[in-house]
Amino acid sequence: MSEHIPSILDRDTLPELVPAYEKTRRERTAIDALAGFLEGRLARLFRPIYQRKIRGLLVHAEAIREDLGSLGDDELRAQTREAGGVLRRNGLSDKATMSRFLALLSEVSTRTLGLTPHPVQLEGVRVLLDGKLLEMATGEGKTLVAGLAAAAAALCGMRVHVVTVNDYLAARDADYIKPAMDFLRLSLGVVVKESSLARRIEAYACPVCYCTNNELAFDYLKDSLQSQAQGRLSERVFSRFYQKSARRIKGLEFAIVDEADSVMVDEARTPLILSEGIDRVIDDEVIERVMVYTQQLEPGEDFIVDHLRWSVVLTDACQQKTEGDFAQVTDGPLLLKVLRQELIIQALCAHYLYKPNEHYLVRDEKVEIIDEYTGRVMPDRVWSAGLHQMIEYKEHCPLTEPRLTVARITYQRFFRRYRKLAGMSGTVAEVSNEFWNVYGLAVYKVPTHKPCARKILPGQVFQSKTQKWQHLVRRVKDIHNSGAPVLIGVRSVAAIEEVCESLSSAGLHFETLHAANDEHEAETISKAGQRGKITVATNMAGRGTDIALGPGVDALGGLHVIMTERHDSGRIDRQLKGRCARQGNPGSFEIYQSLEDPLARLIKPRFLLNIARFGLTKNASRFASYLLAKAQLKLERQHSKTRESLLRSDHSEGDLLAFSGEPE
Ligand SMILES: Nc1ncnc2c1ncn2[C@@H]1O[C@H](COP(=O)(O)OP(=O)(O)OP(=O)(O)O)[C@@H](O)[C@H]1O
Repeated sequence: MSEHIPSILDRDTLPELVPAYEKTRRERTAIDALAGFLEGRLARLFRPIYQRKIRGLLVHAEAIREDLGSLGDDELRAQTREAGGVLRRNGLSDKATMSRFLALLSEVSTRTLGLTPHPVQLEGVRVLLDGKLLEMATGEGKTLVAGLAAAAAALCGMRVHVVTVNDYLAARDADYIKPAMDFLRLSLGVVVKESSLARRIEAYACPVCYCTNNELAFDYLKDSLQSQAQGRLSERVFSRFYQKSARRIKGLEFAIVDEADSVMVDEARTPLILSEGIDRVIDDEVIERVMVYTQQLEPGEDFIVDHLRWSVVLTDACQQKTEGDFAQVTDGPLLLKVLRQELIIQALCAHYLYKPNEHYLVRDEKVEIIDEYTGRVMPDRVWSAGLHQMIEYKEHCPLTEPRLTVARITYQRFFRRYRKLAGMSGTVAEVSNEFWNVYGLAVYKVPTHKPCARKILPGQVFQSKTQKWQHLVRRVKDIHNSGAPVLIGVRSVAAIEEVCESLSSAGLHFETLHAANDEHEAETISKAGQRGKITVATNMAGRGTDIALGPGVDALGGLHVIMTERHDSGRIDRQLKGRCARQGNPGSFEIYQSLEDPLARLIKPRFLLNIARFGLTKNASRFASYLLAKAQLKLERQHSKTRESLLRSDHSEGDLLAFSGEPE
């Protein structure tokens, strides 16, 4: 069984191809938006009352904590477990027990991890236990908050899944909190890609399990598929075929989603598809024929590449032309007009939209997808509906076999199945409405523990990439000479190569971190904050990575982050910004862009023509920076629409494709 990323051929990512469906979407959007708006207003109205309640609780907790130092370890453990038991019986609104419980947890953290949670962190723990979305600035210690909240919930009798974006973070965060869990005698499970079935079953059965969103949702899909099969087959036949595959997940009780915006918003654009067996319709011959045919089509004349919607639109003339060109076909998918045109669009996407080292890597004659949000390779994930094979054909790799879809779910539907759901992120402001409308999660923002000392330097826009790289090298040289470490954030592996070439030719030494060399990730990150270090990284270094400053770096102004291009989503840019000036440390940030960056494709050509003619003056550069920010906003809105329509189609096709039963 393998896991698929749907291609643009999948109906839900291309709503414009389905006009009737579009109409339903618009009708429902108005009603939903109104309901969501009213609910959201009500939640906002009660926020100050909730805030007062929680802060009062913390004052009590702080007072209690001072007396806990004299408790022996056994006594501390017994009292913490007992307080959890009382809350389980009385509910989380028992104020006196809750204050004591938070104070006890804080003491456990001090003794086992050497970290005394700041008041804002305890506030965060309480907010998570209430099933809300916690907005806490980058670097403020969310890992500790999630760990303590998970321990607290487990002591209150809930089975908790702490969900994070990648295997590295799942394993690292579980390791981080393990001493506290061991102290409280709570078993801790970790599920990563390599985990065997037996390990998964064991880990999910633990009171607290750290896992990635991907593994969790696919395990859930596999369980659901299995329980469907169980429903269809007689007990005897079922046990013969499925005896080795016991159910993995014991129930969806409480999920705490770290980097919630990435998991529940960004990744929600892509439904998860489980596939099995071979799709015999789109065979190698069809792939070859369509790929060769589309090579002779002319951009602009036969088709238009739409970067905003990430699709290709065939012109009327081209549609007529294909009729004639394929008139001789007597069987197969190319016989049917609709399927033929979709395959042609797919092939054009393979040729013109998907780029090596940006969207995928070619390694050992295999095409591996790069996750655009995390910058990581997603091994074993493939695009569906023949797109993967088309890209393999384009890259001269042996063609793999297209698979048939057997089950599908979106993150929106999956996470809503939990009895209780909470999340955390440093960057949720722009998507707070979406969280409320889709997941019913209200956002609660906590202040920073210490004032933020980040310096934002004025950015610059250049006419060409070459100018941008030249300026970058000059700037990096200056900072490097001062001794401060620099982190250069780039968007793709392809861009890393360009930066590296420029830095190398200037005689600068640097480390790189990207999808193709992620095995050294921990080592690279651990050195990135040392004196004189230069690190070039894709957005792999953007989330969850804590870059510790080396000795003496504080006095040099801390870590300096340079972003070399805007991402499609502003939140990802802010994550990169959040690598510097953490926990009250010094640090600075600046951004360099060029009018050859992918986002510039969304700027009106007239402006670009004028710039080409008259050059980029200081004022024009400022205006270009504004236009690039606006283009990013436009893309964000487009992605939000895609997610909205995906959720709707998921509802309408739910009975057919996704599974509604819980694997219990
Ligand atoms: N109460 C505390 N006292 C001292 N140090 C702390 C405390 N809480 C967390 N830290 C430290 O702060 C650093 C940042 O923590 P962490 O990586 O959890 O932040 P984060 O909010 O998850 O950041 P990001 O949003 O970038 O993922 C870590 O080195 C962590 O050990």
